[in-house]
Amino acid sequence: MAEDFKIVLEDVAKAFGSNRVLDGVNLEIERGESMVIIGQSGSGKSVMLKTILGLIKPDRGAIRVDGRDLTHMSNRELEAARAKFGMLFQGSALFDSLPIWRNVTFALTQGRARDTANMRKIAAENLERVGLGSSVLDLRPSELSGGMQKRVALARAIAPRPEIIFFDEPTTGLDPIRADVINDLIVELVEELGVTALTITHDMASARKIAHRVAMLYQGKIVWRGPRDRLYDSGNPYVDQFVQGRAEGPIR
Ligand SMILES: Nc1ncnc2c1ncn2[C@@H]1O[C@H](COP(=O)(O)OP(=O)(O)OP(=O)(O)O)[C@@H](O)[C@H]1O
Repeated sequence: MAEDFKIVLEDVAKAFGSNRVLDGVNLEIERGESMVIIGQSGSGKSVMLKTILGLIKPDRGAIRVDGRDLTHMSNRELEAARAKFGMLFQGSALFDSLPIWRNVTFALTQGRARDTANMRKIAAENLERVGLGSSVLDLRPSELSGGMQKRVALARAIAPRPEIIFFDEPTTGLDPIRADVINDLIVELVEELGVTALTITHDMASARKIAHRVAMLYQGKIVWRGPRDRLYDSGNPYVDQFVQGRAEGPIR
């Protein structure tokens, strides 16, 4: 039943000129599920994410969140639906002119300075959840390491308590140990906050750790989906070639 799913993509297509990037994508993500999308560079993972966020309008198909089709919503309805989404951007995208506590509470204050004492408290609580102490509250992002910046970005993504979080290459640019800290945090957040997570990654170690299920996008379609423990035993030649990083195979 469609009601059991948090997000459903049904025959979603998007072309840019003659470039048919999404060509009938079908995907269902369950409530509380962590789904990881893999695929080659340029295969349309970001475009898919942007269609769900309502930033790109698909040429056809339906995108249902909690059973409601985003592609037929007014701007106002879309705004309300977007309030369910949190996003961890590639490269963290923190505001360097603002102290950490204001970065973390940005979505709650819309960038305005208000209710300072309460916002600092909320920032401290969310930073604690990602393993950072309140000593960082008044620092600027540039004073933190890349791994710490990622954690701040995570704290910012969860501060409004979104129902769905999108992670765009969450471990890119981190060493394997720092990457694993972020993986652990994502697993913890999905479990403890009960969020539905959709992650794009090229990092197979990360996919194996954070995903309940993995889906592969190839030539505009989802060509395989399965539980993470089948990733290296999928029986699918596209997935095999991709996860083993082989130059030879059906993927050109
Ligand atoms: N706004 C746009 N206008 C025209 N073409 C676009 C636009 N956005 C994306 N594309 C094209 O869509 C294709 C898919 O791009 P996309 O960024 O989704 O790939 P990706 O799978 O996320 O790649 P990567 O793993 O490298 O981030 C590319 O050919 C890209 O040039």
